[in-house]
Amino acid sequence: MQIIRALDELQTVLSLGHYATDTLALVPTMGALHDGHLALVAEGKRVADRVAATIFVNPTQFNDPKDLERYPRTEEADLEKLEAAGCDLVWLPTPDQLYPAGFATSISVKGVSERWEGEHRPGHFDGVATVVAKLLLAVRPGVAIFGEKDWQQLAVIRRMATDLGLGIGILGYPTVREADGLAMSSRNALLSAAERAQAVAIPRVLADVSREILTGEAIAAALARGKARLLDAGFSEVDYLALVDERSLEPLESSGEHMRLLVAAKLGAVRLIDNYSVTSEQQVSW
Ligand SMILES: Nc1ncnc2c1ncn2[C@@H]1O[C@H](COP(=O)(O)OP(=O)(O)OP(=O)(O)O)[C@@H](O)[C@H]1O
Ligand SMILES: CC(C)(CO)[C@@H](O)C(=O)[O-]
Ligand code: BAL
Repeated sequence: MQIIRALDELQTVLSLGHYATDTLALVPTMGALHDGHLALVAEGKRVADRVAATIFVNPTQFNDPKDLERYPRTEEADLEKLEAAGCDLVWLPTPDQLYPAGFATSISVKGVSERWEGEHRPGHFDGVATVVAKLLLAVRPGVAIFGEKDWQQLAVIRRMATDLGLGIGILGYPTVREADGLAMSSRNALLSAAERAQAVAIPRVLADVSREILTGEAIAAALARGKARLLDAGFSEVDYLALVDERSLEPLESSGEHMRLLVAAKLGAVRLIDNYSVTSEQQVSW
């Protein structure tokens, strides 16, 4: 696996050898890698000849400086995991490579970015859209792969790539979960043992509220009960638990197609997000 830190080195490597002719899949990450990230790398190997990953804790998408400071960083272990997963190349840019002095551009995606995470983390999606555009333009893969765990982020990135005509396919990959249903997330490493046990309330509430909606219970009441259950389980705040149209991210007041539950809630200092497709085909294993 080639480990690259400098932008000019990246450009040289990409123009030589296999990279000049093979199809390339890119998996952008912020490091602290877990099996969810490695599943994206495996998907990259399935759909392309070569897989590249990036590790960059992007400061401009953190609205809360404490969140940025606490964000887990495990570079050595990350590189070992990527190599073992068969990743061909990893680029670890520095903030000044991506944002040199005088950098003054921001990509702001309207519509899908405005509610939910956009409302609770002001500026977050501008930071994400801008850095993802920069990473995609630097690497120029055929496809880039993102997790459905960050459902709204995936919608924002798809919109950005379409609107800017990047010509890079944006692929989503289903959420990888722990055996008890908790979505894998780098921030799970920040939970205490007690908080980790409480966190399982998120997938349980999502599965139960989904079932209630599918069996015709009133949506507002089902959401209110779900929120109360999260608070009872020990969450200090539920930023939102909402039923949305999974394409537009607009809230739904009645049942229909393309329904998805979105949730963000705080356990102590850790804020977790998850989402769940509301369809009768959804198989729950927890
Ligand atoms: N459990 C998961 N299953 C599938 N993809 C995932 C999962 N967790 C993260 N990803 C995806 O991995 C990519 C990199 O995400 P990131 O490095 O922010 O990790 P993370 O686990 O989402 O961390 P955090 O939620 O704490 O920011 C994103 O496309 C994200 O959606
Ligand atoms: C897409 C991303 C790598 C941009 O910094 C980040 O938001 C993430 O890891 O989900
Ligand atoms: N995985 C989403 C990136 C973030 O929380 O900033």
